[in-house]
Amino acid sequence: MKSGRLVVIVGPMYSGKTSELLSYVEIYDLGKKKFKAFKPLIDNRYEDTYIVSHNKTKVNAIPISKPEEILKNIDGDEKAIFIDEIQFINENLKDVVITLRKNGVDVYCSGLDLTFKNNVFPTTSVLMSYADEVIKKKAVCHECGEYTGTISYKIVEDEKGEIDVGGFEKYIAVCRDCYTKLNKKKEESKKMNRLF
Ligand SMILES: Nc1ncnc2c1ncn2[C@@H]1O[C@H](COP(=O)(O)OP(=O)(O)OP(=O)(O)O)[C@@H](O)[C@H]1O
Ligand SMILES: Cc1cn([C@H]2C[C@H](O)[C@@H](CO)O2)c(=O)[nH]c1=O
Ligand SMILES: [Zn+2]
Repeated sequence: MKSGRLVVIVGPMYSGKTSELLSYVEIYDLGKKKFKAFKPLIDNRYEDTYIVSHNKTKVNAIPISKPEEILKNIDGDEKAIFIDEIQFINENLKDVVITLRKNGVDVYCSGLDLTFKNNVFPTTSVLMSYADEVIKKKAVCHECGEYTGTISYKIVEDEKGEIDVGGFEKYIAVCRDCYTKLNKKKEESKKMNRLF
């Protein structure tokens, strides 16, 4: 059997990862080829049973909490599988995706490559390594306006850790230089707060 293809779409928030994923959905849809879409249960920003982009295009998606649920929810005759927000799914996703690809299914995944603390999201890293194609998207930097935004910056101060669902109220996308500048400013204001 001919192998499927694994395409992984990565980048910071607002870089158009979901929009790019949905543009591939449209290709299978127009070609009347069967597909299914999945998303992690944790991401409930918009609607539970849809993948929705920031510009509000959407497709029906099955919410999952474990990668194995993908295999349980397919019929076996799908030509493609789409998975959004892969950074929230555990690393066993790799085995599911590789099984699907071996069985001739094209798999399109999208997700964040880096946390706001500049650490990698392990599931995204692993899938990037196994991918046939990696598409790295950029956002417009919220600070300097250049089309060089490669990392997400958290604008609110809390102790919630690196998994924290949210949108414009919590995160912006920035370029490397602005990321360094904003973090330096944050550290300085913390130092000042400790002094007074
Ligand atoms: N700073 C920005 N740079 C680029 N696009 C932005 C920005 N802020 C808002 N947008 C809008 O967001 C759209 C992309 O949304 P999309 O949901 O596809 O991004 P995403 O990378 O999947 O984001 P997220 O990781 O937050 O889910 C763009 O088409 C644009 O209309
Ligand atoms: C940048 C970043 C985003 N997120 C969340 C915010 C959104 O709900 C989702 C990205 O679309 O990921 C995190 O949980 N941690 C992070 O470090
Ligand atoms: Zn910038």
